Amino acid sequence: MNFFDKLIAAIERNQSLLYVALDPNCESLSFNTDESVLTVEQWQNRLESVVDQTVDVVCSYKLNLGFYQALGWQGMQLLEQVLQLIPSNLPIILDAKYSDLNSSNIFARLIFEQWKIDACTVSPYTGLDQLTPFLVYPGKAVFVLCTTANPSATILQEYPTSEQSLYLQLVQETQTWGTPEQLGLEVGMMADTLARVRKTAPERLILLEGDTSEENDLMEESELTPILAAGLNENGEGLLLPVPHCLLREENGNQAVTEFRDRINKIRTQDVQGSPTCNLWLPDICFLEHQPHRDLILQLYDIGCIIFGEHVQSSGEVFPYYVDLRRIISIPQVFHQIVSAYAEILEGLEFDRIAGIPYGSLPTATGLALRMERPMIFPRKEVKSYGTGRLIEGHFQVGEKIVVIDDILITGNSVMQGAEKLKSAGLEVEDIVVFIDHGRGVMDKLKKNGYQGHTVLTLAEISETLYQANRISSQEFDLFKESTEPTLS
Ligand SMILES: O=C(O)c1cc(=O)[nH]c(=O)n1[C@@H]1O[C@H](COP(=O)(O)O)[C@@H](O)[C@H]1O
Repeated sequence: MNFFDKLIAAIERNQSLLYVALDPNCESLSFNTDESVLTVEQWQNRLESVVDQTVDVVCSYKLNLGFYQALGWQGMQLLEQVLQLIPSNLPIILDAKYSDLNSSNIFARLIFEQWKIDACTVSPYTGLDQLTPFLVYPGKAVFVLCTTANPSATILQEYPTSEQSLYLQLVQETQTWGTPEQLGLEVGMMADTLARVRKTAPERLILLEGDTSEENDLMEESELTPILAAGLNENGEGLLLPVPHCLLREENGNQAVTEFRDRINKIRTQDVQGSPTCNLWLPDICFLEHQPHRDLILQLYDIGCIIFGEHVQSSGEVFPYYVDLRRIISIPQVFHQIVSAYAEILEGLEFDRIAGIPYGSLPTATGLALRMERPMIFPRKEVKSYGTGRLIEGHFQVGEKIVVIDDILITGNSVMQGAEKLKSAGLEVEDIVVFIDHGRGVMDKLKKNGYQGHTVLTLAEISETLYQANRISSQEFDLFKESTEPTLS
């Protein structure tokens, strides 16, 4: 099971957003000062008892590599033993803050393949190139270090100003580095910074981190409530909090952690019940009407595929926005998801070849042809007066059935012109698959012309999702609404 699904299942099963920092750290986990120098065997017993106390009340464990490294080669053995103590249905996060020009590849292989760790904290300063070795592992995740609460870090994190700070630019930049299932954010325990990160990235999972005393401060209502208000998403989720270590030193650690978990859940419930986006309540769990492509829609917006301002359309009309799906080719993670979404539709259709409408849909059609191992052709936009002078590029047999791929349907004219070219060469075209149906009755128009249209998304779904996620204002939402009303015949 991948990291994200394992985490969500554990959160639901144990009704908990808590993780335990499971480290051979004298300051946090030894019972008294006499025990401050424990042997590796004693540490193993101590960490095993922490797992036993918490296994049914937390959603994950976080291991800080530094504490294990500090014990030398025996520490590495301890780490491997501790990994075995954690049940396989609870995800493990390795806190390594890793990323290095030469060794990211081998480090990612060690932790994900050999140690079977589910997620790792990473440092963003070497850029996307050095995070890619972590991101290419299917089902694994990274948490990018954004902020810490160290006072001396403020001068860097909040450069040049606290409102337009470096860490917020980092949060924005990482929106295109990976999906919310693949990439979360690591944030220090400061309610104001946490709130800014949450506002900038409503869909991202946040790993809250602090030192032992900051963790213990969470026991105070006056610390806990603002942190939850700042870091939870609109569903009262999306935040992983550390178990304060003082609870693990209590005689009945399980009861102490359970009570703390219940306090958090009570605050979550109060916060979310006030939210108008929650449609249905069952005990402890809020079910939203989930838009299956929500994360993809938010990423499309974040990478600039939806632009506001007056734009002339191919039909000559002027809309107050433009949807530019051509950008997706430059962001492989998003492009990959888009091809998958088209493929889901194509899997239910019968066809001999895939045709893309130039130019915007040629990369997508190529991606689909490779993914589905089906041949591709395309109708030329303009016929060359030299060379072969072909109207259709690629090989085909007369009478074959073609599924046509396009990016967005507005009037439907460009896709139908492309389909007519294919038909004039003796091919059969019935199915047209697009990523966005602008609305306005264009699907009916296709039907009247003998085509069956299929779409991944409608513009109405996109605008609704962006509005719910606070990406667009109510005025921008209304602009979409007005221009998607049915007008075509
Ligand atoms: O030019 C457009 O009308 C247009 C507007 C827009 O917001 N996004 C967009 O991609 N387009 C282009 O318009 C084509 C579809 O327009 P119709 O032929 O009117 O359906 C798309 O394939 C794009 O080339």
